[in-house]
Amino acid sequence: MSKICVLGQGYIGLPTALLFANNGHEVVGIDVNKRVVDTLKAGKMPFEEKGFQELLDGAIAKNAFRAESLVEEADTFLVAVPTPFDSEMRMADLKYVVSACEMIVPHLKKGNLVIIESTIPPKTCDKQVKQILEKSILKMCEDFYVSHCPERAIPGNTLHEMVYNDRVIGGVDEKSTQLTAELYSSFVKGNLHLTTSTTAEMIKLMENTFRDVNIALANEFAQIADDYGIDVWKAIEIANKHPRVSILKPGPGVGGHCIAIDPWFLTENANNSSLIMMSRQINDSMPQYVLKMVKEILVGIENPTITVFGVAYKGDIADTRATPAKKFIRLAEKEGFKVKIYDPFVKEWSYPILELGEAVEGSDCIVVLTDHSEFKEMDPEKFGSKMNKLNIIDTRNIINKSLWKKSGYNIKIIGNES
Ligand SMILES: NC(=O)c1ccc[n+]([C@@H]2O[C@H](COP(=O)([O-])OP(=O)(O)OC[C@H]3O[C@@H](n4cnc5c(N)ncnc54)[C@H](O)[C@@H]3O)[C@@H](O)[C@H]2O)c1
Ligand SMILES: CC(=O)N[C@@H]1[C@@H](OP(=O)(O)OP(=O)(O)OC[C@H]2O[C@@H](n3ccc(=O)[nH]c3=O)[C@H](O)[C@@H]2O)O[C@H](CO)[C@@H](O)[C@@H]1O
Repeated sequence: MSKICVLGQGYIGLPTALLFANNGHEVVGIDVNKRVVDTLKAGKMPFEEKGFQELLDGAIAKNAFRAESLVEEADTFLVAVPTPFDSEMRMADLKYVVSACEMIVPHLKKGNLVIIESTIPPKTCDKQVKQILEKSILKMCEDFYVSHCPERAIPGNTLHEMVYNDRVIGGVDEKSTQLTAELYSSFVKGNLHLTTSTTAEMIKLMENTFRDVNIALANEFAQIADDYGIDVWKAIEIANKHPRVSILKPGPGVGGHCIAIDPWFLTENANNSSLIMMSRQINDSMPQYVLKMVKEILVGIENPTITVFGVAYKGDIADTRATPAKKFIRLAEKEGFKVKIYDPFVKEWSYPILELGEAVEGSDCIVVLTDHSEFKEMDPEKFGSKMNKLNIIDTRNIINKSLWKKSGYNIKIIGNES
């Protein structure tokens, strides 16, 4: 049984800590946010996702997990703190990783392993992490070991993916890689792919950039299809029957904590990254495109009210980080539209979230921004004659069109001008 201190008890650090605790390790979950620590000390999860509470209950029952505010001595330190995007500099903001490493320094001992799970730009382990940890006077690769083990689990299915996904493990030297692989094999059922820390840093960023660039391509196809008056969804469906084609889905833009951010970590120090930057630009411009669709449908209506269906960055979760809905709402308000919001998952946000009936009352157009399952089978008869005008714009192509048509709605789907 080894002792692991996990710094950062958020969406990634906490389930990771609990998986280690449930699989034979003594784990201390460290967070600088007192509310997080107090909630965990009370045996509750600070946020919800499928299976998390049961995992916490199991770890507490085994006496294998406790939450604390201060770092303490351990065999392994695992860093899972935020790595936000510095939009002014267009580069990764590593201040939390730096402060977490600085918090480890006074407790670092010979033989310790430090794992960075946070998403970081290439060379961070080799350079910045080394520089900070060596303030302890110990030497990396001689006295202590460092690796990058990027997290690739998808929000909404985190636990399953943490256990069953393949894992990339990149040490600053072979011993670091081996020690990290041994540790993760205590709960990971996927394959472990062993490499260097810099390659692991690059792999994580390549994966999310791949997705971003391909979503941008789908968004561009949608706009071209609108120009030609064809249905891009049908076209994508048929194109994807080709054995080597797999086009993603258009939408209102890319949100979340990773895909809209990580490509910038790859470009921050690159000489040529024009494709990646162009893709970011295309995805970031989708809220404007949706607003253009709204303006077209509402032409002639004075002081219109619109109802946004869904502000979570994607379906069936409550996460609103970097959601494209925010930019869309700001732009719509600037245009003079009154905006009301309904989201069955998000309870609190920077804008008020209303009950369904209140949100559609007096509205001239519903704009579906998130692919929540509830919207798929929603029957507009549910809110009867509360709407002022019967318009709906679906940026996810998820509504049951025949139901809305039957109720007399004018329907517009992104990438389907017909
Ligand atoms: N959420 C995801 O889906 C996901 C998936 C893959 C990778 N990642 C990456 O994992 C990292 C963590 O992301 P997250 O979503 O878990 O973040 P989060 O914001 O949910 O949680 C981070 C936690 O770290 C705490 N913290 C900040 N500084 C600290 C310090 N010095 N010591 C201890 N705690 C500290 C914060 O209070 C917070 O509770 C990021 O680099 C992110 O890019 C996230
Ligand atoms: C490579 C990869 O898979 N990485 C995943 C990703 O998780 P995520 O939840 O951020 O990813 P998505 O589900 O792709 O959503 C992002 C946004 O893109 C929109 N979208 C999506 C598909 C599409 O066809 N058309 C779209 O418009 C969607 O609505 C949403 O706004 O990053 C995590 C952290 O690094 C990873 O751990 C995790 O493996």
